[in-house]
Amino acid sequence: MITRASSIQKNVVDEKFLQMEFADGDLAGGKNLVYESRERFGENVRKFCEHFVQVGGTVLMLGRPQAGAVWEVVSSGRRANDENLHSTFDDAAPFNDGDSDKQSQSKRFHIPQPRSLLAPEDMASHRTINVEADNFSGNGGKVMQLAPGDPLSAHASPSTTKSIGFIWRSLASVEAVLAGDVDTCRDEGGGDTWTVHAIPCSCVIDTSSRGASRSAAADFCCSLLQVYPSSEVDITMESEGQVNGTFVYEGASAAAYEMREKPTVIFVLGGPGSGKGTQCARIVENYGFVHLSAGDLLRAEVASGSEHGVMLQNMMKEGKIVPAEVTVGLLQAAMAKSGKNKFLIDGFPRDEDNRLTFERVTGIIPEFVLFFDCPEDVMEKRLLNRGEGRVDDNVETIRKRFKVFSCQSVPVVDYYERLAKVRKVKSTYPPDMVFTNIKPYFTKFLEADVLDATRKLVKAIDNGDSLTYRKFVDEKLTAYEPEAQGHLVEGLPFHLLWLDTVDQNTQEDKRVISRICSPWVRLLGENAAIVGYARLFQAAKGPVVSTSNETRVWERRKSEDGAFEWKLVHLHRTTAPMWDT
Ligand SMILES: Nc1ncnc2c1ncn2[C@@H]1O[C@H](COP(=O)(O)OP(=O)(O)OP(=O)(O)O)[C@@H](O)[C@H]1O
Ligand SMILES: Nc1ccn([C@H]2C[C@H](O)[C@@H](COP(=O)(O)O)O2)c(=O)n1
Repeated sequence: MITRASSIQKNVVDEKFLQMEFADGDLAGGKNLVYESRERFGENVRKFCEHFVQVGGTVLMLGRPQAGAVWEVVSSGRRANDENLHSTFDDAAPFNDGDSDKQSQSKRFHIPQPRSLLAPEDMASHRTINVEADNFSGNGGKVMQLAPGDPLSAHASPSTTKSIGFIWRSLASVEAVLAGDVDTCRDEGGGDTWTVHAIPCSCVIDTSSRGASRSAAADFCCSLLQVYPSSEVDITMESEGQVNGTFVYEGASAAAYEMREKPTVIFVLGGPGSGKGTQCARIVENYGFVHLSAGDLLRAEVASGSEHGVMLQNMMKEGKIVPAEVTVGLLQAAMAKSGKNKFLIDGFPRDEDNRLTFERVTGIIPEFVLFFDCPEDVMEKRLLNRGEGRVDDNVETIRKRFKVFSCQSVPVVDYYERLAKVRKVKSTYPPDMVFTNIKPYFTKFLEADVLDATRKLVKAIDNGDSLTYRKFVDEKLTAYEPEAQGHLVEGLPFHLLWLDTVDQNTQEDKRVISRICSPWVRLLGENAAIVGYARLFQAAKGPVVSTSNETRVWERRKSEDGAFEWKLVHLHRTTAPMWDT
């Protein structure tokens, strides 16, 4: 059943939403809800949790307690050892160390039936969460038992890293269990103490706000959604209203993954003429970022004859920083208009007010700040030679701009320095050399892109979507996969047959989704990469889960429109999915 959360708008969980969606006891009986949020929020979520529990739901919050919220822990969990791991599954434990038949058991097991995880009677007695103490400092190595009403902050250190450690490990445990990987499970579980698939929560709230913690949490949610059959997971939602209500059905993991797609922002700072715009153009070309120059946006605003135009023009002529609300408004509009999610914001934040306003309005924290270090005499010469006819490229204004930069912008750089977010590059060298020095900071985006391409490709395969599949795959793809019985397969027809077959069989019992587990990426220079992972197949028929290891070799090329794209050139797959047995 899919519950429509249509009233979810900006800052979702308002009174109206609670009344409309849940007053009818819709959620009684252990419906699952995954709630991810990037934003700080307080009262609304507290109310929501209370309500959710009243109607019989259970909630697991991911992330750290945020200021202003009373974090009532209404989560569920229980420790798992081999014994209850075994009982979690219908008839085949995913692994059993002493079992000679371990191999075959690890390859195929039934999806746990939700009721064996979440019996109604369990709900009442298990509204506590067991968290390995070493993820929260100061608990003397004991497992914490948090009861409903306990403020998490009373027990946990407010360190995101620590609490997120729990999520990371949980995620890895889920994957390890599903993949039948005993060793990883042991490692990730910190011995064989606990594992997450025994958490019978019906609601996951992720309050982690950014970066690795956020993607870890999103992955965690994906994993939970994979573990729980779709009928048990009704809604995912997200607090900012950008994603709004997302309905979770068999594509649960995809939905959770989508939610992770939040803008990545890199601030580009440096004195006037340090070469920000010049380097941004290269970064855009190579790494697919959208370049937003605060100065360009302001100049365009002036040129458009807007009501603030004269004021903006006068301030810029004086080298002054314009009111933050104006600049942030322009940036926000440009980000939304682009429809993209990776931005280089150039010449911003110019002062503390810029920084604070941006954070408050967008809730976005930059991935890092790229800072160009250049002496004033070099910058001055460059600006005087720029020849773009800017009103502020004259000696008098340039010097004022230098002053504003050192008095107002440098403190912002210092602020980010304290957060270890500044990536400093000397920009006195020729442009190509400066760019060479920038590249290492962007390697991780190449890795993310190729992984993203892999996920999209796998999704296309699951959906029998041959159009998307072809977009990602080279016509001369070579492959070793079990279906080819040890022969090297060349070209697409062999693979397209499987896609077409899936396409024709979209009846319920043929549905298959797969998830990439424990992926790794190895870049071979800038234009080639190997991606490896365990692929977890979940077939509705059965229901059955099986796994396979895949290695995909990708090449990065320029497409016709000049943008770089990743193309799959080789594939190796170990075992074929086994839902027919
Ligand atoms: N590494 C470099 N070596 C020599 N000249 C450069 C270098 N980088 C940029 N320039 C030149 O210096 C001038 C200023 O560069 P650019 O516009 O990129 O600076 P900016 O930091 O964006 O300036 P502003 O803050 O005023 O917008 C341009 O004419 C550009 O061609
Ligand atoms: N965050 C910003 C960015 C720019 N401005 C104004 C003041 C600058 O002197 C002018 C030109 O910017 P540049 O193209 O050199 O980045 O635009 C601002 O007030 N606030």
